[in-house]
Parts: sequence; structure tokens; C-alpha cells
Amino acid sequence: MQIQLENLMPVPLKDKLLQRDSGVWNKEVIFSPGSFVKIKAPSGTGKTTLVHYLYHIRYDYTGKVLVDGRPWQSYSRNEVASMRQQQVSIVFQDLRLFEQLTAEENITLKRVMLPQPYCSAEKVKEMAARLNVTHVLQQSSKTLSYGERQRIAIIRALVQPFQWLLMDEPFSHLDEDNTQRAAALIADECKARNAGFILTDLDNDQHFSYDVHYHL
Ligand SMILES: Nc1ncnc2c1ncn2[C@@H]1O[C@H](COP(=O)(O)OP(=O)(O)OP(=O)(O)O)[C@@H](O)[C@H]1O
Repeated sequence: MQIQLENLMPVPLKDKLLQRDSGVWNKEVIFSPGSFVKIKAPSGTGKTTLVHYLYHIRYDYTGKVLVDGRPWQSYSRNEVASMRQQQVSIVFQDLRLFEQLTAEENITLKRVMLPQPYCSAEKVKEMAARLNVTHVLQQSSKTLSYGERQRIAIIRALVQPFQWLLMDEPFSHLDEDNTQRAAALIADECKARNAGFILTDLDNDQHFSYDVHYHL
């Protein structure tokens, strides 16, 4: 699945963004299938805005987001829902866990909503162990620390098939050891699917061997 941007510009940020040099806004950009993409930008320059455009939950832009050559707008609601189940997964910056559910229920809910579960319950436990969150799986998600929530949201994003994984500052509340563990798990899961990811962050990092870097 190819994602392509054609002169994409957020309407509310147009004046501000036209004053800076960007590798993404108002440019032609092709995200090649399977590539590990890093998008770096200072706070407030539209990382979350871009990720929401790529996931098609925000539409206040000019230009185009093309998915396999077609603008997002040309896909029906059912097609978009199916693509979010099968082809594009996401770790939101604000995580969006259901607070009334336990950590494990948040993951399981996503897993069982698929037509066929993609991961076994054992696989979920294995991922939790890799990310040091086994001990909080039965805990209400509203009582988790932000870093624990972040790791649960990462696991939730990995229990489905995808060709692209979108991640908006996914390691912002993790220490170095947990960041490395999470990055290794994500890289393994992407490679197992021949999938790519688009990751936004504030700074340079060495967490992955990225194929492409962009400045937003
Ligand atoms: N719906 C909106 N209408 C108008 N302005 C908005 C809207 N959403 C976001 N903004 C503004 O757009 C700018 C970019 O916001 P965004 O959240 O995309 O930035 P970001 O790069 O992800 O920031 P951070 O690193 O702080 O998370 C901010 O100045 C924000 O106030």
C-alpha cells in the first residue's frame, strides 16, 4: 500500500507553515511500502495534524493524501473501516485507551474486533513481557502511568495486520531501556508483515535504522 502526499497543507496553519521550509507540507511525497520513515519537527508544527490526515480522521487540508493512488475521500466508510482493520494501524499521541477497561481488555477488544484474531492470547502476553507491562495487564487503564499506557497502546496497535503503522511520538514517556525494547518489538512486527511505519518525533534518534528522514 502506497501513501502519497500532493501539496498537502493544513488550512488553519497555512500562513504559519508557508513561512518555514518543510520537506512534507506543500510538497510531493511518496512513502514507499515497507519503509521505516521518521518525521522530525519541533512542537506545534503539525506532527499530530499530519498523522490525523494520514489516518483520515481529520480533513481540514488542501492538497491530497493518496492511498494506492486514490484520495482518501474517494474511499467509502466501509472501505476506510476495513483498511484501518487490515492495512493501517496507529499509536495516537494521546493514546486513546478506554479508561473503564483494564490494560488487557483494551488490547483484547482490538484483537477480537477483527474478523479473525490476528494474534493469539499467548502472543499478547509475550509482547507484554517484552515491554515490561505484564504486571499491569489486569489494572484499570486509568490507574496506569503514562509510560505504561504508552506501551499498552503500542501492543494494541500490533495485534492487528497492517502494511503501515503510524506512530505519533510513541516513546515520549519511556526511559531508554523501555524505548529500546518497544522499538525492537515494533521493528520485529513490521518485518514479520513486510510493513513500514511513519513515526513522528521532536528530535533525532537512533531507535531504528530508518530508510527516510523528513523535516516537517
Ligand atoms: N483544529 C485546529 N484548528 C486550528 N489550529 C489547530 C487545530 N489543531 C491544531 N492546531 C494548531 O496547529 C498547530 C500544530 O498542532 P499539532 O498538534 O499538529 O502539532 P505537533 O507538532 O503535533 O505538536 P506537539 O509536538 O506539541 O505535539 C498548533 O499550533 C495547534 O495549536
